[in-house]
Amino acid sequence: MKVTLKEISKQYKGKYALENVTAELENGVYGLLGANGAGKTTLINIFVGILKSDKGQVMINDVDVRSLGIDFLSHIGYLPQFPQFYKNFKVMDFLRYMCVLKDIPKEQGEKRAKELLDIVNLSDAADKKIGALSGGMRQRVGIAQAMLNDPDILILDEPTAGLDPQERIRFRNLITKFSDNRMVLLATHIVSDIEYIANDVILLKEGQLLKQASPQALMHEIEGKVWSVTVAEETIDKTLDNLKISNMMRDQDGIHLRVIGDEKPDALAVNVRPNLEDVFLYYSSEGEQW
Ligand SMILES: Nc1ncnc2c1ncn2[C@@H]1O[C@H](COP(=O)(O)OP(=O)(O)OP(=O)(O)O)[C@@H](O)[C@H]1O
Repeated sequence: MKVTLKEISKQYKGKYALENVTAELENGVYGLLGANGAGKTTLINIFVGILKSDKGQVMINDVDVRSLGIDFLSHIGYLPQFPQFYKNFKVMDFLRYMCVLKDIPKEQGEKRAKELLDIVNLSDAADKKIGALSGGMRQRVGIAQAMLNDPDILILDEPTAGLDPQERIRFRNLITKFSDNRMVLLATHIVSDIEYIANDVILLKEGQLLKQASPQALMHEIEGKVWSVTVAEETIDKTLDNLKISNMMRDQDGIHLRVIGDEKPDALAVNVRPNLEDVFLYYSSEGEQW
């Protein structure tokens, strides 16, 4: 499976939400990373056909999805950023209902729904009303419904919102297992959601594609630009001027800073190995400083 997002543009009130975005996706996990308002949801909505682009094409295996019509949807599993559920539905009944909408044969749907409830750790909640679930449990119902039709392409917009740390780990493992021979596109501004599982990161900034590369390649690109330095409590306000700080930690030796920048921030600063959060900060916050 190959998807090409080709020269996609979308404007709202004369302002670009996406400008000429081109990306190629094959099987594997893709992290769509960007700050709030970068254009992630707009790109996903265009991808799944909820929104029309002003310009550009979405192609599957070099065929424009517009010519595939509704057949295109059978390839897709989709979790929106703010899924709306019928609160009076019981969990299992909701999944049955989604099976009907997705045209999944009854027996097959029943089996798959039960399997997925087990996978997302909700078997015990099958007969609970969705309205009575916690936010994280609801999110897991959303993840399960996106996988019901065993899609070739799974698209998840901020899927870990509301999940606790243990659920996030389960979720990441689930995505890795699921991505064998499939494509997963996962939009997030939470770097740790994708740092260890994405084969490729698509970095959006203010509607433009900034980078598409593996996390390793992105981290490699900013080697020599991430610094560690410890400063005294008294000098911290002065030190923070004009620095981009990715982390601060205080202990008895002073304040340990992780600094992003092309220049060595202090005579005593030493280079440290970049992580994906440093990459995000390096590109997303260029020009913004403490
Ligand atoms: N329906 C709309 N009308 C007007 N402007 C919109 C609309 N939808 C999105 N925008 C604007 O388009 C830009 C991109 O928004 P989008 O929701 O795609 O970003 P995002 O990266 O998904 O952000 P977030 O992480 O906050 O969900 C933003 O400036 C947003 O304000």
